[in-house]
Amino acid sequence: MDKLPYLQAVVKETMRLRPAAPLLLPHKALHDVQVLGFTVPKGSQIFVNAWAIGRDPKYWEKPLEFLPERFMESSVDYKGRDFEYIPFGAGRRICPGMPLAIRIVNLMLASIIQPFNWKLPDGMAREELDMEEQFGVTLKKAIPLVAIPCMKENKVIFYVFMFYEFR
Ligand code: HEM
Repeated sequence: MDKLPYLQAVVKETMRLRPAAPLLLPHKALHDVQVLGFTVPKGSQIFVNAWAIGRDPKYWEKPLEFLPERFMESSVDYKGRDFEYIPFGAGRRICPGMPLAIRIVNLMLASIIQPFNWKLPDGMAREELDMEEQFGVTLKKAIPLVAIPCMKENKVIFYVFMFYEFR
């Protein structure tokens, strides 16, 4: 399998299941508007639940499973045209940092998985990881991940991280 498209698909799938801003940012209706038969009065504060949209079984097969392959076989993208997948929002207020953010995330992920094999502490199995989420303006892992980097053979690494802690 080609590594770069797969890495990009991993990032997309992560943002589907764990969007950084689960309710995007608060929006406000500028005038009365009809949405799916409901009237949203002028001045209402609107929260768009991107977290729930990304797990909606109407749009996603096996919605709760982490399956990066789904993005390798589909044209669905985060650029605000596919409303079932809006980790950066959509429309006029879409995240202006998106082009930078996506490059940074891909680069960061590649630079930690390329030189290291990662393992969980004390022989913990992947299935034992507690993936509970802590909701807020941004989404966090309720229990920080502790993962131990092991150097891959034949790699010259000038820096050694004893362990990473991700939230
Ligand atoms: C993976 C990283 C990022 C994610 C997932 C993300 C996601 C979002 C989301 C969901 C919104 C709200 C969109 C809406 O309510 O419709 C937003 C807004 C915004 N983001 Fe990002 N963002 C990221 C990185 C960045 C970066 C790197 C920058 C700046 C360099 C940035 C700047 C902004 C700004 C200024 C807004 C407010 C836009 C407005 O309200 O008009 N973001 N972002």
